[in-house]
Amino acid sequence: MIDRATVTAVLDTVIDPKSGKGLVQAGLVQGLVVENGRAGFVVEVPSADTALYAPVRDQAEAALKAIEGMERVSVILTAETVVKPQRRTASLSPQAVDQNRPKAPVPTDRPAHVKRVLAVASGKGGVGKSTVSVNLAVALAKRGLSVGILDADVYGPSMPTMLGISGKPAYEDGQMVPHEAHGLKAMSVGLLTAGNDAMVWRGPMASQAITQMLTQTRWGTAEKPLDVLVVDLPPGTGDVQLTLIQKTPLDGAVIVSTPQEVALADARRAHTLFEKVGVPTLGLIENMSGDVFGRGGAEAEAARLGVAYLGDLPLSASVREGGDAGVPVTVAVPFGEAAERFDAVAAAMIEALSL
Ligand SMILES: Nc1ncnc2c1ncn2[C@@H]1O[C@H](COP(=O)(O)OP(=O)(O)OP(=O)(O)O)[C@@H](O)[C@H]1O
Repeated sequence: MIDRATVTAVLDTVIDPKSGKGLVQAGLVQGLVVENGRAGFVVEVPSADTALYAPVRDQAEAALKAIEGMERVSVILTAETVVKPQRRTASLSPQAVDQNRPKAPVPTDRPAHVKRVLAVASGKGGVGKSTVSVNLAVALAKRGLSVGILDADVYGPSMPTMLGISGKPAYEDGQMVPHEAHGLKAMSVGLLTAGNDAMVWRGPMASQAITQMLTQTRWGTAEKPLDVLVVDLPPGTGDVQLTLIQKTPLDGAVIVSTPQEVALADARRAHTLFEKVGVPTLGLIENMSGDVFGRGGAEAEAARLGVAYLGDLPLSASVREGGDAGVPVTVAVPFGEAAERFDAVAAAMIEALSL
């Protein structure tokens, strides 16, 4: 087993050309993940310095690969185009906090005229994250909020199908105009790419596309701001997700899991990822609860993690059919059981996000 201490010690043998310190000491190692013979982190530098740091990234990668038992290494070099929100800077390691980075009280990459940004995440694919995102967004809209939904799932953008939208977004005054469906303003990575292009995206490219959709879409106006933007993240807890959540100004996250133990272990990892970047996990939702996978696993897990349990959504044909037909179940069966469950989650989110 390779532990974190070994990895950070090795990274400190690689010298930051600017400060002359080791990379960890210099606070350049962000979001370090060490697990099962794999290690990855992000080095974020001012755009002007990317050429200077490209060889440093290569050195760091080579040094980590030389550790016995290391199977996969991923070091992502990103250009810092915006100043991070202060709360996230404060959640970094003491070394990172020590350095003289410029800090601003208001992050400049926050989408304009959007009050809150809520992420929906899962540690594992196929657990119903997109289904939950869409129906939660509808439930929030039914409670009178103006709601947007951003499909950031670069691996398999499903929002166009689930909401029944298609076609590239229009541009007006240099901004993308979101599609409107079922009372939601919607934007999907699937609308910006042709066919399966989205599948081959890598971290930095994906995060650039997401940042663009976040900040260059006309979600709201000064007169009519958007109350909440629901962001459907790509499933998993790898580099792509890490880069995205570091770049996206999130006010909170909801984690979706099935009752299976394996999915729950992944949910735990997702929670840890959000903890690392200082984004509060507002709750855990159990999806596809019922006979096949059992029931109640997520509730126990939420208690273990110390996060709110937001309830379960049973495995049901109407939920699946709604998704396939482009009419979410909360719209198709407005007073059904699923709609009721989502309404309860919406109420909890309104409270947690002080909306
Ligand atoms: N409670 C449910 N009952 C029945 N079917 C469901 C339920 N939740 C999701 N599904 C179905 O399961 C499939 C996967 O759901 P969805 O696309 O929402 O998952 P995901 O976690 O977003 O997947 P991905 O890994 O692609 O991001 C879809 O066909 C969806 O309709």
